[in-house]
Amino acid sequence: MPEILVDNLTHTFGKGEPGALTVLDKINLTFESGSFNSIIGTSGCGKSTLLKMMAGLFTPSDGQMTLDGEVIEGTDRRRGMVFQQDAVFPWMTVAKNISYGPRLRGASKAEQSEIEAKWTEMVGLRGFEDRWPRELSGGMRKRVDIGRVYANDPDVLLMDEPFGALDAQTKERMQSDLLTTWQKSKKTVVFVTHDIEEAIFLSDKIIVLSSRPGRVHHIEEVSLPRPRNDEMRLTEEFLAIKRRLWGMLDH
Ligand SMILES: Nc1ncnc2c1ncn2[C@@H]1O[C@H](COP(=O)(O)OP(=O)(O)OP(=O)(O)O)[C@@H](O)[C@H]1O
Repeated sequence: MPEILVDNLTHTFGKGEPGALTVLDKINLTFESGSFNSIIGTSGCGKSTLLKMMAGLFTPSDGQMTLDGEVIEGTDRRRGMVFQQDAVFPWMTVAKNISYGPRLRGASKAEQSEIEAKWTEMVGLRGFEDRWPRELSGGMRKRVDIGRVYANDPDVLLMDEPFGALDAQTKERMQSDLLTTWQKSKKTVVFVTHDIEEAIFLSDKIIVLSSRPGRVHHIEEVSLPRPRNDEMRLTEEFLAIKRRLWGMLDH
């Protein structure tokens, strides 16, 4: 299982040009194997930029990131990404969306069926295998998205506000279900969110970035026991962490 190291990373968009913008400054972080990590911070502090660099969508202007000791360069299916807007193909059924990656890599029909069965079940879409995306709710499309990334069997799951567009109730349900799936597979997760409560509920570690340029302001180790349940959101321990983190963000 992989460990991600962010080593003295600085990023300046348009470096050396007029109007250059430094968004991340000397970031050093470790994301341990199989851990669930969140990144929070005010809008524009560079959360998505950091995540996209882990996905290999941008190259840092200084410093580097490594996955299991190898420098991250370009995209790779070992690092799967889920965005806020779902990336479900409207012309494919739920099952075919989920097995898209393996099919592209030449998986046999039997392997595809096995993957479709496993991941529709794991993300809570059993019985919906033959439905079209237009027939699904926003939460269900998100489930397809997550299943499709998992079906590629990545080592690292990078999630950029995946539940940001969902209503509060659906969001809480999706958080619990994501933890159940994660606990069965123990991928390393890096999750970007605006939502402090979401970060506490999900994470082992929360990184608070300060704004402009983004620097590591605080690292919160969340000691709430696992498995987590909704009642924990109301415990003194949970609320104490929430108060502490809330006080750190600029409002
Ligand atoms: N491709 C780009 N070129 C130039 N500037 C960019 C680019 N992408 C992002 N930025 C700028 O970098 C800064 C950080 O953006 P980023 O999306 O990483 O922030 P964020 O913390 O994820 O914000 P939010 O919470 O609002 O999504 C912003 O000022 C943004 O305008």
